Amino acid sequence: MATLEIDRLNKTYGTVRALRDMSFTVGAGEIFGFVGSNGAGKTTTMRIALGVLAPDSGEVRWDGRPLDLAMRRRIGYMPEERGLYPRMKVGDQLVYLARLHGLSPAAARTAMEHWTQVLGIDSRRGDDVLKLSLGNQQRVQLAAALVHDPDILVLDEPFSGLDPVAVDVMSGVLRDRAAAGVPVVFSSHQLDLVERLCDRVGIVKAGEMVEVGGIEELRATQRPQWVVDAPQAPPGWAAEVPGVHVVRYDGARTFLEVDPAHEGAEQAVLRAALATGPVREFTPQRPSLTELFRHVVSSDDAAADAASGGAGSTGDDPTAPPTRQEVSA
Ligand SMILES: Nc1ncnc2c1ncn2[C@@H]1O[C@H](COP(=O)(O)OP(=O)(O)OP(=O)(O)O)[C@@H](O)[C@H]1O
Repeated sequence: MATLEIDRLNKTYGTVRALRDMSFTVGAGEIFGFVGSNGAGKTTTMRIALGVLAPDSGEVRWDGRPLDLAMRRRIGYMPEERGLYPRMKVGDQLVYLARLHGLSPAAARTAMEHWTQVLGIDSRRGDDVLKLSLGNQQRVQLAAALVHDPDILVLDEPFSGLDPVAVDVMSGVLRDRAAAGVPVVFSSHQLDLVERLCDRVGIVKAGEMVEVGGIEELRATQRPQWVVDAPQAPPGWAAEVPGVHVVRYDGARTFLEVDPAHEGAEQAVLRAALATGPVREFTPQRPSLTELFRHVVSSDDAAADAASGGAGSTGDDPTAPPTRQEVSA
C-alpha cells in the first residue's frame, strides 16, 4: 500500500472559490480526519480525489503517480448524498456494485456476504434498500464502499446519523481496514469521534488547510490551559495576573491560558487563587479537538477582521467562499 497525496488543489464554482491550494497526504494504514465548517471544501476535495470532479489546478497522486481511471476504481467512496438504488435488494445491489468493480460473480457474492455480516445487516439482504432505517442504509452504503476490497477509503461523513452501536461498528471497520494498510480519509463534524479514531487531522477553513497534524502535535501549538476551582473567588479575580488570560468562568471554575513566555505565571495565578480562599482544583488542561477547532476557526476570523477592519467580514475578495452563516442561511 502507498500514500495518497492531495497536492495544491484549486477549484472555483462560478464566483465561489471552493478550494485554495488544498494539500495533505494520507499514508498507508493511516486514518485521517478531515474537519471544517459547513461549506469549507471537504466534499469538493473528496470528489476531486475520486475523479468525479476535475480541479482547476493541482493533482491527486497515489504511490507517487497521478491517479488514473484504473487506480480510481480501487477507491472505496462513500458519497455525502448517499448513492444507493432504493428499490433494489441490499444483497443484489452489493453484488452488482462489486461486479462493476471487476469482481467475478462468485467473489462478488462472497464479498457481499462478508460485509453484510460484518456490518450487521445480513438479515436484510433480501430487503429493498428503501425499507431500511437511515442508519441501516448507511451501513449498506459503507458495505458498498468496501465490497471491492479497495486500496483507499474516502468517506464523506460516514458517521452522521448513526446510533452509538453503529458508530462502534463503523469505527471498528475503519480501524481494521487501516490495520490492513489502507489509507482512510473521512470527513466528520463529530469531533470527539475524530479525536478518538484518527492518527492525523486536517482542519480546513474557507477552502484552505489551516492546520494539519497529529492531535498531540496540534495540541502542542496551543497555549497551555489551566482550570482553577476556587469557590470563594470573586468575579474577575484572575484578570490582573500578568501573563494570564481568562478564557471563561464556569461557576466556581475558571479556565485560563498561561503565556509560556511569562515565567512564573502559573504560580502567580495559584497564589492569587489561594488569596481568595480554598482552592479545590488547579490542573493543566489539554484542549479537546473541539476547542482546537474553535480556536483555529475563530482566530482566523479575528485575523481576517483585523486585516479588513470589518466585524466578521471575509474581506474584500469577492471570490472568497461564504462564511458558515452565509452557507447555512
Ligand atoms: N456544485 C456546486 N456549485 C456551486 N457551488 C458549490 C457546488 N458544490 C459546492 N459548492 C460551494 O463550494 C464550497 C465548498 O463546498 P463543499 O460541499 O465542498 O463543503 P463541505 O466542507 O463539504 O461542507 P459541509 O460540511 O456542509 O458538507 C461551498 O461554498 C459550497 O457552497
